[in-house]
Amino acid sequence: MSKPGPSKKSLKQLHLQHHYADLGEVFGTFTAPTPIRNPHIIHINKSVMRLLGIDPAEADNPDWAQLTSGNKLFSGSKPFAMKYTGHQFGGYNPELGDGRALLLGEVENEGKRWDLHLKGAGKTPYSRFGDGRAVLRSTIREYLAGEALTALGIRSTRALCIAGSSEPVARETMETGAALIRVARSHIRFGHFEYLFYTRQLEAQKKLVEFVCAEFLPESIDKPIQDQAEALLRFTVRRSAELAAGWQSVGFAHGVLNTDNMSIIGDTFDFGPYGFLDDYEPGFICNHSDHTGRYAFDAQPGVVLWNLNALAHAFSSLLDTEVLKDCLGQFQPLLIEHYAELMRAKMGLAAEDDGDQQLCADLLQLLEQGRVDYSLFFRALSHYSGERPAATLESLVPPSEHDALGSWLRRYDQRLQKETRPAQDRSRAMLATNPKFVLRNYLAQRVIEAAEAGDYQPLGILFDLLQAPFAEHPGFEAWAEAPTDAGKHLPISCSS
Ligand SMILES: Nc1ncnc2c1ncn2[C@@H]1O[C@H](COP(=O)(O)OP(=O)(O)OP(=O)(O)O)[C@@H](O)[C@H]1O
Repeated sequence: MSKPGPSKKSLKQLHLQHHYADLGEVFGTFTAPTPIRNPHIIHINKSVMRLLGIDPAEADNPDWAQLTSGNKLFSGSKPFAMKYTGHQFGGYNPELGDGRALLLGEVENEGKRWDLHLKGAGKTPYSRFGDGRAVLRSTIREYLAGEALTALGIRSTRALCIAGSSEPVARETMETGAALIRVARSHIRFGHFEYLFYTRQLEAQKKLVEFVCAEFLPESIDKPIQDQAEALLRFTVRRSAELAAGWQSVGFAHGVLNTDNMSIIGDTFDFGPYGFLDDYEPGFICNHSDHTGRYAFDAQPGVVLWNLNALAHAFSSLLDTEVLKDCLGQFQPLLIEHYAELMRAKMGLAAEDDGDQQLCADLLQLLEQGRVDYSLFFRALSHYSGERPAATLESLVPPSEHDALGSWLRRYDQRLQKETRPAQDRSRAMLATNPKFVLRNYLAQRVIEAAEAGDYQPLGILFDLLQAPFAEHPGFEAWAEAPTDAGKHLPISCSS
């Protein structure tokens, strides 16, 4: 008997569930979206449609514009604003919650449940002074970043589609209003647990632990609540360590690592003023409101651990201090192990050797001193072979660092001799690890400006490149080229 193929539902057949919203009124408020004016679809993500079991042929269905703008609801949808709190820049803020987004419901496909979350859906009880809206610029940035990270193998929320509108939205300047449907296996943040802890709602907190465990740690569901809470905390610590290691390895700076932006399942969550490194600059601060560098690139692992401490504190109603400490103690070894593994892969080292971490640290120091482009260097290293001259690598490094590069390459050559994998296979593996295309800020800015002028084609081109970042795409190299060095370092706008 042949296996049934993947599900291909039409939009009409898509029926949303609402396990989260049904947990009770403590967890949020049912809220109807406020539709945006004259909506039109700007881009739709066929990969995410497949993930949800929707037939990609449905991409042309005119209903998408209505569904993404809140004018129409998916079958079964019961839009719900989730309540959470969180630590922002180190201070506790009890007033948070979905202020401009709504959990529309959940889609089940191939045994997995996916949340659909409409961002830019209008005011909710948690909007405070906000207008409940999202703008095209930040919506496109979120849409692209989720895809870029996913393609690089880093856990992230993604988006199903973006709708534009004729509605102006006031930020630092007047901008174009837009909305996006975010898709993730869970929208539960560290801040969900902090909210229940600080408002002393212990029974609800237990319910939330059980809810997450039932979905992600099914082996723990028959166990006592303390065991479930411990399993969940260990799971989040592990996932967060993997996430931080992943960001550091690809040169991604999140920019606003508040605990309300930390996913309990370790997805990259909430894309604001993020940035991918151009030159290797460990202290890179992509968020211009981050005056102390709290969320600088090289501060990320430490701040993720800080956030895990805040989460562990919220779990202190369920777990003893010793258990909490033990869970948090897992973070650093997991981070180091995972980062070392990812960097070995970037250097093309299949086997493990004692000197690898030092070799990597010395390379990073060289890249920092020479202000060398991080992604270009590793891509060029993927083509390097000891027998061929290192001309491409030299062209990326300033003359002042050529001697240092030469001596590093001699050590690298010696290290490669210990590898049993043929050079060709190593190069192939490195080219599938070190991307040809990363989401540089000037690229995002270029497609945003085109979209703001009504041209969505560049967005489509960049989207396709980011979904396949390891391929060469020869026709698009010139398109993706930085116009000038100054253009490469465009400032990142912070308001969203
Ligand atoms: N324009 C707005 N109107 C109402 N609330 C807003 C607005 N912008 C942000 N908020 C709320 O302020 C808080 C912090 O915002 P932040 O920018 O971190 O999140 P976000 O991008 O709005 O949403 P998410 O974290 O779901 O991606 C959140 O509670 C958010 O809902």
